[in-house]
Amino acid sequence: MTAKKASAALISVFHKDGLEPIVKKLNDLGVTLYSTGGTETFIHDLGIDVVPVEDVTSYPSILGGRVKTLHPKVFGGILNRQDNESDVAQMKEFDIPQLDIVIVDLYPFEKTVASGASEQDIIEKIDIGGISLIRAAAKNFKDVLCVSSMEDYEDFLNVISEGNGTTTLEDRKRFATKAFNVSSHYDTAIFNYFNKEKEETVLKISETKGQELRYGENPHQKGYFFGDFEAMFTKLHGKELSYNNLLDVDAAVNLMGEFKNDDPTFAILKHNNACGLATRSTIKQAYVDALAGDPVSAFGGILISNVEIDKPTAEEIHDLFCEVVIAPSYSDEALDILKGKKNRIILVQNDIELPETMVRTCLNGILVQDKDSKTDAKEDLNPVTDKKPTPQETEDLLFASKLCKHTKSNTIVLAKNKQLCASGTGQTSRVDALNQAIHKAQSFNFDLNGAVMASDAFFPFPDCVEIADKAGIKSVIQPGGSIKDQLSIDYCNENGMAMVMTGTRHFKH
Ligand SMILES: NC(=O)c1ncn([C@@H]2O[C@H](COP(=O)(O)O)[C@@H](O)[C@H]2O)c1NC=O
Repeated sequence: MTAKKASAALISVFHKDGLEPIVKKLNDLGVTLYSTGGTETFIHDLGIDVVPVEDVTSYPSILGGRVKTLHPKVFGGILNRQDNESDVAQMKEFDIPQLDIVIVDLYPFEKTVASGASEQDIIEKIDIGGISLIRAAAKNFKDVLCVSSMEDYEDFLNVISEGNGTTTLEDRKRFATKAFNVSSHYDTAIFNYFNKEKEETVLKISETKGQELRYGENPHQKGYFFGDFEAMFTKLHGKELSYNNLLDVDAAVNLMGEFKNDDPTFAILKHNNACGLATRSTIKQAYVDALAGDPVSAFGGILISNVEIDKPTAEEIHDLFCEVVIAPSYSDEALDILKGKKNRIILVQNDIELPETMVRTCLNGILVQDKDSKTDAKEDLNPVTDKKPTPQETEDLLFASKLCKHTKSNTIVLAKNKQLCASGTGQTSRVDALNQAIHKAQSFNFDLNGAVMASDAFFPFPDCVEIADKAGIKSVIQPGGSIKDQLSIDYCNENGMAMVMTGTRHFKH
């Protein structure tokens, strides 16, 4: 028989909110309630009969609550197999009460860590009894229903109400699955707290919020996102985000993070790379000049601003077909305009920290690395040529370098007056990247005279500076570090070019 009428429940929860309707329902259904300290007081104060767990164990809660439910009579009541004769006999022999429902809400370990509590407080928030109750009840799902978190109170209330006190095997197994999700996530959090210094070279990731996407990178691939999108963004409008949208949003947010404290800056991205970027005194002008970088690629792009989007900017954007718009805020009029296209996704980016590590699959495993958090600044620039960049060129070099860091390697970025002229992206040779950038800039009528060039990695030969020179580019930023650096420096000196080295490579594969 798979459906079971519940006759007794053990309730031991940290968060009491939301518990009242459950307790009342179980009481109405004639279920005997057993409970621990604070939970027992809570139930008692509701005027509902409850048996203290101490009456079962004949022990008080000891060691400051470290041991209260950890007792054979409690675990026997949960783990016994009701269809096993020997178990049934032992239940009688040792006078163990049958427990059909176990409701636990664990000590809030993760919240305690996040609050910056002391190590001692954190250790005390490692739940032992509760996690054991959860594991035991979930293991014995054939006979017991386990509610393992306050987040499942409502689901449980529906189940028990609809079944009029009876639970089905299907429900019990479903709740057991939730329970092992809770227990494994809890243990992962504890392990990661202990392994802060990475003494153990192992990787434990536990994401409890997941979402199936319409499909993966292409319609024939399945796709999922595991993470807390709502914590990062408030979605104001538009269709569901796709796998590719999410990757583009990630690229956009990481790029714009470089310009967080700068003048109004607008970026347009396609396939994870920027095809337009400009910093201006108004966000409208920044958008217009970003779009000028490549109005063709901008079609269907991802748009991101580092300041509020106002009405004049929204009016400009509205003419463009774009997938996603991201900004810290929107004026009411701007929002009304942008909402004029049904599918356009409009996101408000919340001001939260992003993870400092990056994770991706590799071969039959996973690669993890620190994010490239180094932003080249004025003090990092080492002028290596006779000619030094002008102050305007220096600004442009730093602007181009920020973008270089967020563009697929090999890349060359050409910029002028804090506007992206063009970049070569994801090329197998640096020369190809430069030629692509020059060709593209010229096709959109950019005058490269006085433009600057940024390279994500060193020049192994002087060919790039020579090609750049012939296109009118007079200032270069690159990490340096090639054994043939001097050849590029010599070329610059002989041709009146300025070059600075940063010492930091910014590959992005
Ligand atoms: N020590 C034990 O035997 C034990 N049994 C249950 N707990 C936890 O105690 C909390 C409830 O305690 P109270 O009912 O006293 O407020 C729950 O979060 C539950 O997970 C325990 N506490 C920690 O391990």
